[in-house]
Amino acid sequence: MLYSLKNVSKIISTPQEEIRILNSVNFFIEKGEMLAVLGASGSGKSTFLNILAGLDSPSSGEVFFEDKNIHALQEKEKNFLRNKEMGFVFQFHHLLPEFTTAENVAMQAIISGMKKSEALQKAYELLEMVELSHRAKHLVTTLSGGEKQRAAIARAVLLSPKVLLADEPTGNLDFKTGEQIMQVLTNLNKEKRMTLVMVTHNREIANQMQRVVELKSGAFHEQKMY
Ligand SMILES: Nc1ncnc2c1ncn2[C@@H]1O[C@H](COP(=O)(O)OP(=O)(O)OP(=O)(O)O)[C@@H](O)[C@H]1O
Repeated sequence: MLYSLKNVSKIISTPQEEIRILNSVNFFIEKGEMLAVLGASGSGKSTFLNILAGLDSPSSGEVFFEDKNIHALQEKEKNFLRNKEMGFVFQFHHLLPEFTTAENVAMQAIISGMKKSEALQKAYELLEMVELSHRAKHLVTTLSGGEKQRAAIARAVLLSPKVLLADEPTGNLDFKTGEQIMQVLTNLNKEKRMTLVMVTHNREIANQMQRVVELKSGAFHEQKMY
């Protein structure tokens, strides 16, 4: 098991109301799974993803990543988990404009202590996988939206994380480009056995994943099981 959520609740208090995003949820994600989390705007998808990333804490209950109780870890251990075991892809990719595509992909690994030549070598391999090697030496600002998203995916997987957490990775892209991104994500899952957790409000995109759950009124409803 990669993730185990045990009796997890998440309540957000605002001056107007208490929003119950997760209501005593027991939920499991297997290693190698391709999971889509569907839900209406405001249902709590991003909050759920942030909890899986250790960036947000549940109000009660426990979230295990393998055998580690994420929210009981020291900040340093949590950072280690995030850097080494998890990869992130968001709708807005935060690439560094003054660097080339390959440098952007390699940067985090270099900061983590990998030799620059090795990190760049890996970056080139991954750019090939996402069909972007012809743009490796171009400034990242010259890439199209879909190309930037593929570069962001290559960056997220350079350190071979166990899981890729993706928040609306096709959100601001046209249909065809969105399909390309889904293909890249599917290949990563197949070829590297990388677990994939993607949140989206798009049912058509979600249905391309093996397992689909819908987050609604604080509970997960299984929509599709492989
Ligand atoms: N820090 C916060 N303070 C107050 N309210 C918050 C906070 N974070 C989230 N919320 C509220 O919690 C609810 C869930 O937010 P979340 O962003 O997780 O939903 P979502 O399903 O990802 O939505 P969308 O699809 O629109 O991105 C929303 O009503 C949001 O306004």
